[in-house]
Amino acid sequence: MPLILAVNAGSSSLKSSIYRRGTLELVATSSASLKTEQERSKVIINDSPPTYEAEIRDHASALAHFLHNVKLDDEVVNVCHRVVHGGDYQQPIVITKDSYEHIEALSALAPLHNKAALTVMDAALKLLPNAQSIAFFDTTFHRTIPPHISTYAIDPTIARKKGLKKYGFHGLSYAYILRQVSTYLQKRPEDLSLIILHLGSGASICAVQNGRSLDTSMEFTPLSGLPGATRSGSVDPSLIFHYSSKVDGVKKDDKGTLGSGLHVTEAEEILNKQAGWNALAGTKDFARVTREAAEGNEQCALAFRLFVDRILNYIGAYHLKLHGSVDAVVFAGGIGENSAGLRKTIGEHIRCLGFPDVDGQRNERAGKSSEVVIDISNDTKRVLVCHTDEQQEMAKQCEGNVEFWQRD
Ligand SMILES: Nc1ncnc2c1ncn2[C@@H]1O[C@H](COP(=O)(O)OP(=O)(O)O)[C@@H](O)[C@H]1O
Ligand SMILES: CC(=O)OP(=O)(O)O
Ligand SMILES: [Mg+2]
Repeated sequence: MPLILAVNAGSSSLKSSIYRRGTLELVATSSASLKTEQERSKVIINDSPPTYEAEIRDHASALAHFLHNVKLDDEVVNVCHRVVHGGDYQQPIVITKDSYEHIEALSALAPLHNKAALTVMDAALKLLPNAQSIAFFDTTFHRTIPPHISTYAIDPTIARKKGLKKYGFHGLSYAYILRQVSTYLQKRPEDLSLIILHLGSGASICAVQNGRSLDTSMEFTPLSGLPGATRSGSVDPSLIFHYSSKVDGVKKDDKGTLGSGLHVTEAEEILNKQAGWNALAGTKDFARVTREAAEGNEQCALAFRLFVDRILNYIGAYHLKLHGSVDAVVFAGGIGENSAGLRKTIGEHIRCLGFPDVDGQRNERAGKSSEVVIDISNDTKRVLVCHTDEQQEMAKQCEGNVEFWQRD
């Protein structure tokens, strides 16, 4: 039976899974968390042997490492690539010279992601020359966001020309979670309204109304909304100018160059790569932020509380936009699935919206559970944890689309 390889280039990891086409049986899977240059990457392949460390420099070498270990190259017929920014692509698309160049042109709008995905595509084209590569976009799920939510209050002609609007990200994860929660609650997706928190190195929240994305916290690029490992999240737009000119006390000139000769695009880079937990607490690892916050580290406590505060901004707003009719708040992503402490804190805050108490024991056990969806509450308005799987979502969409079977 032919195999489907699905690759997810996240900002801090490369997750790769191989499925058997027809049954979608998982044949092999790997999660490589990509660390800084000094640290070695942690790799898990098939959970056994358990986590080990390997010399992996980047996303492309993580894929090469996985393929070298599993030795299934000859059987792979489709390679599904998660691409974070798909611009106005409404569907997954086979990688051709044209679509590759289009994704490349969108790189500036997802600086931590699209380029990495392209290097993984290059590696896949080289290592698996006979397989067909297909791009699946984070943005596609959010095409249902209505214009009054996706539009910025700026000149409409310029906005249209430059594509300045809310696109939304983490869409493959939201699509997977919606499907799983629908099965778990035995309700059709079109009858479900959810507030989903995808909290990882990049973090976002989505309001799902009747099975469709109504609003989400990441906007034009994955920089906006919640803070992340190295991302500031939303800031006052004027902060960029004041940040740079305050640094050295020099006023910005009229060429778009800021204070110390810092160009606006460099300021964007700083907010993407030198902000977030790493700037506040000196670590990109939210597990460490949580642990050290509990041990009394003030900067970590600040980062933790700040994250909770920003999350509450969105839950409150989305609860209102969904008219209080919310079947469940769902936690997912590396932090959402593993941080019982964060879930407990958020759980305490949302009780005033009619959500039940988070069950202490079920909450503690949820991260290690082999179930895909776990109820950590006890009521009709639920609090759930979902082990999200963007690779499986891509494989499922690939499986359901005969257009992608042409190379058999
Ligand atoms: N037990 C834990 N508590 C809090 N955060 C955790 C825990 N385990 C993993 N994480 C965090 O999950 C994040 C990675 O999430 P993930 O969704 O895999 O990332 P990516 O954005 O690369 O897809 C890291 O910041 C990591 O610290
Ligand atoms: C969109 C985004 O931030 O993705 P990730 O969390 O995988 O880095
Ligand atoms: Mg991710």
